[in-house]
Amino acid sequence: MTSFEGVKIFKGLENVAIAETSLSYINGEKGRLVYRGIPVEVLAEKASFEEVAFLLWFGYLPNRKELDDLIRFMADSRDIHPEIEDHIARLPNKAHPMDVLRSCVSLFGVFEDLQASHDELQRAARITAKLPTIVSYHYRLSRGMKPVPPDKTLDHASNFYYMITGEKPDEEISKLMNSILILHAEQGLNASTFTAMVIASTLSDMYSSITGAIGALKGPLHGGANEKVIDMIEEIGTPENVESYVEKALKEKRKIPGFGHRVYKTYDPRSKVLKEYARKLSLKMNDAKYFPIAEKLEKVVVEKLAHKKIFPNVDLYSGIVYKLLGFPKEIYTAIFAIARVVGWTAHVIEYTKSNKIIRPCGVYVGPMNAEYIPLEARE
Ligand SMILES: CC(=O)SCCNC(=O)CCNC(=O)[C@H](O)C(C)(C)COP(=O)(O)OP(=O)(O)OC[C@H]1O[C@@H](n2cnc3c(N)ncnc32)[C@H](O)[C@@H]1OP(=O)(O)O
Ligand SMILES: O=C([O-])CC(=O)C(=O)O
Repeated sequence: MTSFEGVKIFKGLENVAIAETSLSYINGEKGRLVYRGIPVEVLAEKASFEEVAFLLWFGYLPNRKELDDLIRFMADSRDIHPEIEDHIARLPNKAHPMDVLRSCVSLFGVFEDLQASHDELQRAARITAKLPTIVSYHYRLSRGMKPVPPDKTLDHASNFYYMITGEKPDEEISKLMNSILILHAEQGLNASTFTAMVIASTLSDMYSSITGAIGALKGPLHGGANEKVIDMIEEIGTPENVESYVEKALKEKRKIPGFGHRVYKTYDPRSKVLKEYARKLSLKMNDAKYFPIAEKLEKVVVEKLAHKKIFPNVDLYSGIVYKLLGFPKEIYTAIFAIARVVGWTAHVIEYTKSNKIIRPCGVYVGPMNAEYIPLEARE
């Protein structure tokens, strides 16, 4: 922290609280994450994605009827406007799924009459319901495959798997898909959630907030790191190369994707759960490449950087899970968005209930009393 003319500068807003929230609690020293009081590991093991979405949006666990109503509402909301479908078909095949998602959520806002419904919770559920449809339609169309329309008999996570692969998941995969989305659904005022809140704080609309949040999540320092981890593992090639790769990266002062976190100063609790999913899937799929490299990376990086409190984050093992489930690398960050949209929308709704426009300040360090030189006189 530095200060100038009595104004303190908190670079990157580190340790600055801007609001109270009852959505999630993170203890960065102990590696704890709870959603509305319930540990994320418990939710990942026992709950469905829709149950967790309800918990985050409404503040309590739903009863059977409330859950069934949400499941039905989301299943009925998965279709996208035909003009948006046409738009997706016209986008370049090589467009990044996060760019496609960002553009399409923005378009939703064009098609919805924002004045017609003031129910922000319904709007949140509708946006959440549609994100998998956009990602899967673009993925399949861009590879010359027919889109798979949503199946109302499947839950949200299983339906996403089905729309990407064209195959209905068995019980084990369906459970895994739910758990992965739950683990990514919420994490306090991270960069993308904060982006959504900044936009919402001007009393703009939810589509604008989510469009901005998707743009923020895309960056490699945030959600984009899960794709970078797979690039890195492929570049490393074998566990024997890990040590030299890490040494070179540190010498060149490069950040190693999948490690480090603004809040967690120990193991991210989600990385421990995802590591076990990756381990089990590697055995099931008979894959001896990705998991051993990631595990060796974890060992070497922790040995070298634990003194700086650098440990695995949520992105180290998630990409391996997606890879082994058969998902193409380009959609890994979009899968993060499909889950995190619940946290984004829940924070927007919570914050705007007692809204104050978010407007920090910068400390001016440029020249004072500079002369205006006429254009013709400039060199
Ligand atoms: C879903 C998520 O967003 S989780 C994060 C996903 N992002 C990544 O995995 C990208 C790699 N990680 C990083 O870039 C960072 O750790 C961030 C962006 C996540 C957190 O950044 P900050 O809290 O600002 O920490 P900052 O970048 O200042 O790092 C502090 C120190 O640790 C080092 N460090 C942090 N992360 C790493 C890393 N992944 N590899 C090597 N060194 C690292 C920094 O070089 C710095 O060292 P120094 O004090 O000697 O200069
Ligand atoms: O909390 C953060 O800064 C990053 C994030 O979104 C996460 O770890 O899920």
